[in-house]
Amino acid sequence: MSAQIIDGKAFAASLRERVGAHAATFAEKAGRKPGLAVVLVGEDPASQVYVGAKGKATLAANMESFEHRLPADTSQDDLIALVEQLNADPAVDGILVQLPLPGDLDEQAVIAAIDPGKDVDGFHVESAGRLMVGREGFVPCTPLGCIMLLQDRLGDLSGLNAVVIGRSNIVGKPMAQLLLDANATVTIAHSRTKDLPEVVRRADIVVAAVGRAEMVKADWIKPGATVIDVGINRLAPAEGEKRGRLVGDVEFAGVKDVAGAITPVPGGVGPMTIAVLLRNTLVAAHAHEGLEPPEGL
Ligand SMILES: NC(=O)C1=CN([C@@H]2O[C@H](COP(=O)(O)OP(=O)(O)OC[C@H]3O[C@@H](n4cnc5c(N)ncnc54)[C@H](OP(=O)(O)O)[C@@H]3O)[C@@H](O)[C@H]2O)C=CC1
Ligand SMILES: Nc1nc(=O)c2c([nH]1)NC[C@@H]1CN(c3ccc(C(=O)N[C@@H](CCC(=O)O)C(=O)O)cc3)C=[N+]21
Repeated sequence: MSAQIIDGKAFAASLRERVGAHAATFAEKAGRKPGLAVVLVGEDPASQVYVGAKGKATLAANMESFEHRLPADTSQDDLIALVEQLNADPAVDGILVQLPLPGDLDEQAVIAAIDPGKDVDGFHVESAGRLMVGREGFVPCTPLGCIMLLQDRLGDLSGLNAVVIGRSNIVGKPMAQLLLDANATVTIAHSRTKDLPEVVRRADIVVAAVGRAEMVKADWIKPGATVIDVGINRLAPAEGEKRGRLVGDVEFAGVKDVAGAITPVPGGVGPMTIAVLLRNTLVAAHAHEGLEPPEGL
């Protein structure tokens, strides 16, 4: 039996379509478009690709995109001054500072400077705290995208065993909280977990957010399980290749014969992240104008 391939790219395209339609309605009411500011410090090639993709998707969804590209030697004070300028700018509804930051820049301090009402990444401690205690707030884009894919496929997640591999603040921890909120029984595994394959074998839902190419193997997967692969790993180029292939944290070729459903890399979680970022920006814009939040997103 071969797993159903969860088409994150198509799901994301449909979400961006709905966000774009809402954004057009918003512009009629508010007399301006929703605005997303993206700050990129330094010249990391992968980050440049992501920031370019975000800018394009923002414009295509009837939103304003403000890109700020700063040199790698930007000081902490200058970066925070830019964030404060964006906080004060009424045309800016959402602020994303691309991570990781180069050099000695203090990521936590920069995120803390973002107005929580514009924290469309959901990385501010205020957003993290709201998620933890079940109050409304911005949820990090990648885990929110994953839970949308899971609920679309499985419906009610009540009582299902979910194993999240990885405990970062931007993926693993918020992912586990969202699964818990959906009444799954949640295990968080990490680099100190004993007998990870055995832990993963109990899972009806596996979310892999590790950053290790093809680590999760076919014999770790309970037959029929739903596998969400968050990992984005660039392999070294093979003979004759200019760039290495992009692979996830899951050995797709083997796991797809055991799982019930699986997200591919590319074309799975990655596109959802950008679509949810636009969704969060749209929600922020409505709040800033005192409008009711958009429905059906
Ligand atoms: N698709 C998308 O939109 C996005 C994709 N990503 C990708 O997701 C992956 C994870 O990202 P992120 O959460 O930021 O990564 P981090 O490096 O911050 O966290 C990785 C986690 O994996 C755990 N880990 C490392 N090695 C092992 C191991 N051998 N066994 C079990 N657990 C292990 C670490 O454990 P410990 O805490 O013990 O060190 C840590 O909790 C990366 O590939 C990243 O590129 C990230 C964000 C968005
Ligand atoms: N403040 C901040 N917020 C982020 O959300 C954030 C960040 N920093 N830093 C880096 C990570 C990574 N990330 C991805 C977004 C889209 C794809 C994506 O669209 N991937 C495509 C492939 C892209 C390609 O071909 O390179 C796919 O999986 O199909 C991947 C990864 C957001 N991140």
